Amino acid sequence: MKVGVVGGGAWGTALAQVAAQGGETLLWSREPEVAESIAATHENRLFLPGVPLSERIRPTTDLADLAQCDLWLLVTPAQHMRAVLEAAPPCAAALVLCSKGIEERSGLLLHAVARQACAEAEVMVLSGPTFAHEVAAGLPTALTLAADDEEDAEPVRARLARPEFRIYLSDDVAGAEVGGAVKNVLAIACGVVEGRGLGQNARAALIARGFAEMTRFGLARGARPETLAGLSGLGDLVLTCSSTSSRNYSLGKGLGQGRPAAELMADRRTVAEGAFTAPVLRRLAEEEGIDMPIVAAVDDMLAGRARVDEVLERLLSRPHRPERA
Ligand SMILES: NC(=O)c1ccc[n+]([C@@H]2O[C@H](COP(=O)([O-])OP(=O)(O)OC[C@H]3O[C@@H](n4cnc5c(N)ncnc54)[C@H](O)[C@@H]3O)[C@@H](O)[C@H]2O)c1
Ligand SMILES: O=P(O)(O)OC[C@H](O)CO
Repeated sequence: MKVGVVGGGAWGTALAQVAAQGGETLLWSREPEVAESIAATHENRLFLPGVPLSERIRPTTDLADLAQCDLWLLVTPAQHMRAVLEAAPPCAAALVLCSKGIEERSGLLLHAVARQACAEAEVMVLSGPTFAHEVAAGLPTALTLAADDEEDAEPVRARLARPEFRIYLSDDVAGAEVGGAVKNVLAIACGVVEGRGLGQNARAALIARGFAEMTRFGLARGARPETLAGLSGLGDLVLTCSSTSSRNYSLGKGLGQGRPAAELMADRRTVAEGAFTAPVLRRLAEEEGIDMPIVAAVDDMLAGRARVDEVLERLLSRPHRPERA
């Protein structure tokens, strides 16, 4: 199976590094300087500096080159995935979505976007607690690969898995996707807690009550509870809510320190998906009557509609109710 990675950011580059252990791997990047840097020095100086890359990674900026590949790993930011697929040659038989988010204008999870753009392809989701720099360094990592039919996913698992890159199969595609999309928003909230100095108890409470929000939204999308409690849900939530290695957590930390969202967003070249998922997730939750107060609080802080202390007071003065609700 020849692998083509679509997106030369940190995660696409780390995945290309994994795939290259099994044979030549194409890496499409939007930025010519990424392809030039990899071709000249075997390093992605823009998005994954300091990591020596395999000589089996073949960089390109021409989407047409993907026609040579039978397995595509899609790693563009969520809001750009549809446009990239529409500009690409006819889709490979197997598409693996590795991005995390919800398309803002349609409100669709990415597997639904991919199925609209590539009606003939088998669409799978690869997700879990995976900081790119750790994967690229060969540190142990476990993640979920979900396909409607697990048998279709097995050859993909066999092609990508390594002892230190451990892939568990699932047939819960929506469940595997919801966790990654929602945890990015919750990580912003946890970053705010650190930035504002609210303490470790508050962070743990946000993780647990955030997981309740993720579960409510996931169940409404047909996700299974055990998927949400697994690597792609709770596992990724814990990772991303724990460290400034997360771009979403760092963004939240800046908000907690009182910096305006617009200034924080203008400063970055890398993507903090939670900032784009928060408004659409809040909209969907409100339309469907799903209670997601932490997500609404993050959305209000990002949009500049409420200050940190205002959302804190709002969350702490909510009516008391049973934990299970
Ligand atoms: N970095 C990680 O550790 C990690 C891990 C798992 C999943 N992800 C997910 O992978 C996806 C990509 O993140 P990343 O970390 O590789 O990116 P990145 O933040 O390192 O780089 C930004 C990427 O966005 C691309 N981009 C910007 N504007 C674009 C446009 N108009 N069209 C197409 N592409 C555009 C850039 O080319 C670059 O590849 C995100 O959904 C992210 O949540 C990231
Ligand atoms: O840096 P973040 O916040 O985009 O998180 C990266 C990965 O999604 C962690 O699994």
